[in-house]
Amino acid sequence: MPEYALQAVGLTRSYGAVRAVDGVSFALPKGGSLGIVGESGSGKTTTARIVVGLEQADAGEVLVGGARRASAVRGRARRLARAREVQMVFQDPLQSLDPRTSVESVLRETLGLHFPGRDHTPRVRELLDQVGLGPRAADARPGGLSGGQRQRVAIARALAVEPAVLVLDEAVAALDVSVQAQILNLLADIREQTAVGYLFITHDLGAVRCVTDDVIVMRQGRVVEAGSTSEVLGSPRHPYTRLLMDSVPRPGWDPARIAEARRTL
Ligand SMILES: Nc1ncnc2c1ncn2[C@@H]1O[C@H](COP(=O)(O)OP(=O)(O)OP(=O)(O)O)[C@@H](O)[C@H]1O
Repeated sequence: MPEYALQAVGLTRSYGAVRAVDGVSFALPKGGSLGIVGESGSGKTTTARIVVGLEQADAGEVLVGGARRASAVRGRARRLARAREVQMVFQDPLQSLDPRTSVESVLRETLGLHFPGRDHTPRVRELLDQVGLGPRAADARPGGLSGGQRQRVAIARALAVEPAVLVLDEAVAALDVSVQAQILNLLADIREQTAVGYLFITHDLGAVRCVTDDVIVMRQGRVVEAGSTSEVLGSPRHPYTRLLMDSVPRPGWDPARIAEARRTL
């Protein structure tokens, strides 16, 4: 029996008549990396938000390390313990980082909250090092950093709490292609060094190829295909997966043919 960091079982969530997430199940092995791909509106973000606890499912459950993840908890200690289960990194870290707080203070604040009474200096250094930020970045404010550097800070802050799972929602989508590659390499390195597991949400099949072992493909709230990333992207079975792959622009690409395929799907 493989040990799972995270399991989703039959997650369902509707907004009015829209079934944003419709019976979604998946399992992320400890230290594994699972991609969720699909077009805009397929339910990826809603699934992520349910896993993190920012959204409540109408049905289904989320398990972390085999134990049911409570939808809401009372008390500071339990809230912090719950936060250590799953951390999230968003597309735009500027929205989650206080522009006036230095990088070092951001990390110290998080460490102080989760691990009070310790000397956090070595851990701050270690985290900066882990995300490839030199000691000079410690004094910088998020507003003075590049997009890639800010995303490194957001990753460091998430790692500071030593979560079982990092949920990365379009975490490289806003970055230039070369910076995307750096962050994807960084994520691969971090996974090798730590036991953290990734739930990697993206519309970008190239990114999924770089950082995931397994992938699920979502369409209209449902999982239409699931398997190892190399299998699913190497020989996609579902017409929708093939369509996603064909939709990636490349030489000889014909948008009219894609539009026609989409109509008949
Ligand atoms: N808070 C909300 N209120 C109403 N409808 C919502 C809400 N959140 C999501 N939806 C709807 O649920 C569906 C799935 O949205 P979701 O954001 O999960 O998809 P997505 O695959 O993450 O897309 P994107 O990449 O554009 O964020 C969409 O039809 C969306 O309009």
